[in-house]
This record gives sequence, structure tokens and C-alpha cells, in this order.
Amino acid sequence: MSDAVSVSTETLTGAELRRFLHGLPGVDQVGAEERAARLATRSIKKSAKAEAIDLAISMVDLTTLEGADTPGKVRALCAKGMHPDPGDVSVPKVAAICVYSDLVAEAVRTLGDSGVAVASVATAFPSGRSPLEAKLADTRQAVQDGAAEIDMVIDRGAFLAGDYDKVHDEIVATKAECGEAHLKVILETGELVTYDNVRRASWLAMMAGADFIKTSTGKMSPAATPPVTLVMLEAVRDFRARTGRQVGVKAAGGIRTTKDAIKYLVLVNETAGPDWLTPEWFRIGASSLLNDLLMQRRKLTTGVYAGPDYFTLD
Ligand SMILES: O=C[C@H](O)COP(=O)(O)O
Repeated sequence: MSDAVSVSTETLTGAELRRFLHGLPGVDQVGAEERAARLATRSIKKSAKAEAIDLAISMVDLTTLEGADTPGKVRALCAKGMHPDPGDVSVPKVAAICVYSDLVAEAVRTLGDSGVAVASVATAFPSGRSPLEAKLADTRQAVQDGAAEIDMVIDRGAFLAGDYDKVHDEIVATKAECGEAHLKVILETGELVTYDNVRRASWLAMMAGADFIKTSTGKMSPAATPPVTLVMLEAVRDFRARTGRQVGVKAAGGIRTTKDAIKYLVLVNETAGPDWLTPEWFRIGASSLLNDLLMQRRKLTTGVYAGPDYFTLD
């Protein structure tokens, strides 16, 4: 298979797609874990820390994905996303508010032209187990209601059974429903078992048209981990080198502290490179990270530690 064909799935047969994905170099598991652990120990200067915190805030997809979500909770989350610290207007807004599709309209109304996007999970999130038509209807509704970003899940069962065609075609069909909305493809890496599978799923999603690849739903453990994110960052870096197209990465699930968020920023910088170090190309999906970022920011700017009670709930 020539390079030109290998990244254009329009002309690929299922067998060729399979051959391509299995032809990707294997991930050195020990090497990936060691490199991620080493990067995690990098310390950064106080001045750089202040910048990193603001960058991390601007990359947050502030998320609520609970069965008990209400329009009121979504409105409160939107208010928090637009003005994370009402006592300090220098705090940047978050990148997006991420909700279930039936709450998109409420979030869109509340956010108005604030510049905070609405992201909606779709395609039978989190399991991905529904007929394709139901998944597409879910996506269509979210886009019609004004979602600017769609976070879809891949069919992990199909992927693990080796039915890459099915996974690919669902991504293509979902992308077609997105119109102008950006498509984030959730790999749910905690279910993919191996780093080699994470690399294959990353390429598969990008070849099918993903604008972003996202680690996890946040509904299972393990969710985002530094080595898994490293493998995905390598994939977007290599995909751009091969195709010229840049794809973003979203680390999601279990990221709760400023320390962790900064580790991910170092990982992005050192793996994919500084081109990815903006909210356009890297996101952190989190339900409860923002308050810790705000507390650490306030401590840096005032020298005083404001406890969790100072800020509204995430
Ligand atoms: O996409 C975001 C995740 O669902 C949030 O996960 P989390 O509640 O562990 O922060």
C-alpha cells in the first residue's frame, strides 16, 4: 500500500485498513511509561506556573455528565465556565461546557456569545451500544440545538473484535451529521487493553475524519493516564507529519489537580510540540479540576490559600 493511499480511507478496502493499522509500529510499553513518568517529574518556575494554570483553565471542557443533571445545574456550570472566579476578572474562561445532548439548548442559551463552546456527548455515550440510526439521531439533535463540538464514543466491541470497518464507518457517518461542529472521538482507552490498540484506534479515528481524539468517557477506570495520552500525542504528531492535517487531543477523566493538569501540559509540549499547546488543539475534560486550578492560582497571585469553600462548586 502506498503512503498516499494508506491515509485516505476513501479508497481503502476493509482488509487494507486492517493491514495498515496492524502495520503501525508497536508501542514500546516500558519506554512509553518511563518517558511519561520522567516528564511528570519536571518542575516549572513560579512565573511559568502562573501561565500554565491560566492555559490549563482555558483548555478545560467543564463537564457534567450525570443522570441527575438539571437545567439549573447546567446554567450554574455555564456561569462558572464564563467567569470561573467572579472576584477576579483576569481569570480566563474555559474552552467549553460539556453536557448530555438533551441539555445542549439550555447551555447554548446560557452561554450566548460568551465564546465558551457547547460540547455534547453523543452516539449512545458512554457505552456506544445502540443502533447506528439512534446514534446519528442523537448527534443530529445536539448539532441542531447548537452544539459546536460533538464528543462521540467508538464502538469498542467492534474494535476489539477486529471490525475496524464498522468503527470507521460510524465515525464517518457521525462526522457527516456534524456539519460545522467539531468531532471529538472518544477511544475509551481503559477498554482497549494495550497501547498498540490505543495507537491503532487513534489512527483509525483520524483517518475517518476526527477533529480531536479523546482518551476516555470519565465513566470507567482507568481513564486518562499520562502514558496513554503520550501514545495519542505521538499519533497526532505522526499523523500531521504524514498528512499535513492537525488533529487535537483531549485528555479526560480523573484529572482533578493542578499538579496533574501541568503534567499533561508538559507532556503535550514535549511529545506533540508547542503547536498543540492551545485550547484549539488540546483540551482537558474534567468535572472537578477547575476549583483546584482556581485555588492554586489565587495562592500564586495573593500568597494566601483560598480553601475549596471560597469557590462555587464545579
Ligand atoms: O470528559 C470528561 C469526563 O467525563 C470528566 O471526568 P471526571 O468527572 O473524572 O473529571
